[in-house]
Amino acid sequence: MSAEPYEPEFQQAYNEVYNCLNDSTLFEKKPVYKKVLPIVSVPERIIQFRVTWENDKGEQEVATGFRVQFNSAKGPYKGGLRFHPTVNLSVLKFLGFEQVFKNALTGLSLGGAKGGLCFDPKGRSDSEIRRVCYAFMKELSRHIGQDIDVPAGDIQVGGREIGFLFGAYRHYKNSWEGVLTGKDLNWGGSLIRPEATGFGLIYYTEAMIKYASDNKESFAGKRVVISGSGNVAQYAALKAIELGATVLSLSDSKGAIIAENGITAEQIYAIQEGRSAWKTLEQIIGEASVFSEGSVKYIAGARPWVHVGKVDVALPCATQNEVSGAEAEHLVANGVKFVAEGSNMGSTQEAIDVFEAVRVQTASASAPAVWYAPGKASNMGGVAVSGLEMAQNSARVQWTRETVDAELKKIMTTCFDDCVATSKEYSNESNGEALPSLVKGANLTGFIRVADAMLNQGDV
Ligand SMILES: NC(=O)C1=CN([C@@H]2O[C@H](COP(=O)(O)OP(=O)(O)OC[C@H]3O[C@@H](n4cnc5c(N)ncnc54)[C@H](OP(=O)(O)O)[C@@H]3O)[C@@H](O)[C@H]2O)C=CC1
Ligand SMILES: N=C(CCC(=O)O)C(=O)O
Repeated sequence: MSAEPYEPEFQQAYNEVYNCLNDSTLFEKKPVYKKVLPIVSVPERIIQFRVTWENDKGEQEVATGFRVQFNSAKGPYKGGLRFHPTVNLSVLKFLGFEQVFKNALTGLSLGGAKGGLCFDPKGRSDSEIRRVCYAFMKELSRHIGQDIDVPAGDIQVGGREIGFLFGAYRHYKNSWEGVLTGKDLNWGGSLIRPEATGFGLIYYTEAMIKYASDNKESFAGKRVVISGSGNVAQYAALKAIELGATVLSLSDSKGAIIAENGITAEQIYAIQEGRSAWKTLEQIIGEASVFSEGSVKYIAGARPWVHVGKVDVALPCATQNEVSGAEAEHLVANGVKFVAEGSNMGSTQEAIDVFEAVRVQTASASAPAVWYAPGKASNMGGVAVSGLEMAQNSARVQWTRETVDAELKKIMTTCFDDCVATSKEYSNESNGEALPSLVKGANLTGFIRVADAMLNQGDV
C-alpha cells in the first residue's frame, strides 16, 4: 500500500499488520479476510481543525488539532489524545490504526480512534492549559459523544487536561455524559484508570514469564529496564517493584537515570511530583532528598537500554520507535528474555526482527529465549479500564478498586491466552519448539475480530 503523502509512522504500523497476516496461514485458511485489509487500513473519518488561544504572555497562538476516527465496527470510536510537538497526521493515523486492533483485543465493544494537538504544553501554566483545552474542545465537541467517540489521555494529556476538556464539553453541549475517560473519581472516573496501562503491562508480562517458565518463574528477582517516566512508566515500575523486581532505569526526553541496585517506590513518587511541575529527571534527582544518597546516576541524552548490565525484562514506556535494532541486539546480548511495550509501537521494525529471530531460532521453549509483546497487546490495560469506566458511567455506579483491578488482570491474561492460541492456530513456522509469536498472535486476533464485524455489517 502506498500512502500519499509520505506517512512513515503509519506505513510502519500498516506494514507490521500486513506482514503478520501474510506470514501466517490466515489467508490460506480464510481467503475472505484478504479483501478486508485494504478497507480497514483507511480511516472512516479524519477531522482536522484550527485551534487558537491566548498564551500566558497575552499573545495569540495557533495550532492544528486532529481526531482520526479510524473504525467503529466493534463500538464507538475510542482512543487517546496526544499533546506534543511531534503530533501530525502520520503519527495519529499510526496510533489510530494500532488502537483499532488493540481495542478489539480487550474483548470489549470499542472502536478505534486517536487525536491530538501539535503543541508543546511543557512549562505552560494551568491557566493556559485550560484555555488550550477549551479551544481544542470547542471544535472537537461537534464530533464526539458517549456513543460516538470517547477520547482519553496519552502523551502529555493527563488528569488535569481531561478535567478541562470534560468541563469544556459539558459547557458547550449542556450534557453530562461519559464522553471522556480518565476522569477524576469525584465526577465519574474509575478507580485504577491512572494505574491501568502500567499495571496491565506488568500483568501481561507476568503471563509471558509464567508461560515461558512452565509457571516456575515470576517477576520476583527479575532485573527490569524501563524507559519513560510518565504515567505508564511510573505505574509499571511501581507494580514491578511490588512483585519483587529490581527496576534499573527510567528516562525522559533529555536523558536516563540508572540505578544498579534498583529505583525505590519513594523515588518514583518524587518523580511523579516533580514532573507535575514540568521538572526534568535531571532536575528532580538533583533536588529531591530521596536521591541524595547518590545511588542513582543520570546520563544526559541517553536511552537506558545500553546502560544497564545484565537484564531480564525490557519495558519501553516512552514513545514510538524508542528501541533500535542495535539496542535490541545489545539487550539480547545482555540476557533479556522478555520485551513488552508500554508505549505504542515502541520498537522499530528492525528491533522486532531481532527479537523474533531469536525466538524462532530457539531449539525448545524451555531454552533461554527472547519473547516480544507488541504494545497493542501489552499496553492494552489503559483502554481496557477506560472501557470499564464507560460501563460504570452507563450504570451510574463506581466499582471498588479490587473489582476493577481483578477485571483488568483477567482482561490482560485472557488477551495473552488469545494471542498464544491464535499464533498457534495460524502458525506457518517449522520450529514447533519455538515460543508462539505474540506479535502475530496479537495482530491476527485483533484483525479477525474487526474483520468479522465489518463483514457482518456490510463495510466490506
Ligand atoms: N496514557 C495511556 O493511557 C496510555 C499510553 N500509552 C503509550 O505509552 C507511552 C507513554 O505515554 P504516557 O506515559 O501516558 O505519557 P506521559 O506524557 O505521561 O509520559 C511520556 C514519557 O515519555 C517521554 N517521551 C515522550 N515523547 C518522547 C520522545 N519523543 N523522546 C523521548 N522521550 C519521550 C516523556 O519525556 P518528557 O517528559 O521529557 O517529554 C515522558 O517521560 C506513549 O507511547 C503512549 O502512546 C499506551 C497505552 C495507554
Ligand atoms: N492512550 C491510550 C488510552 C486510550 C483510552 O484509554 O481510550 C492508548 O491506548 O494508547
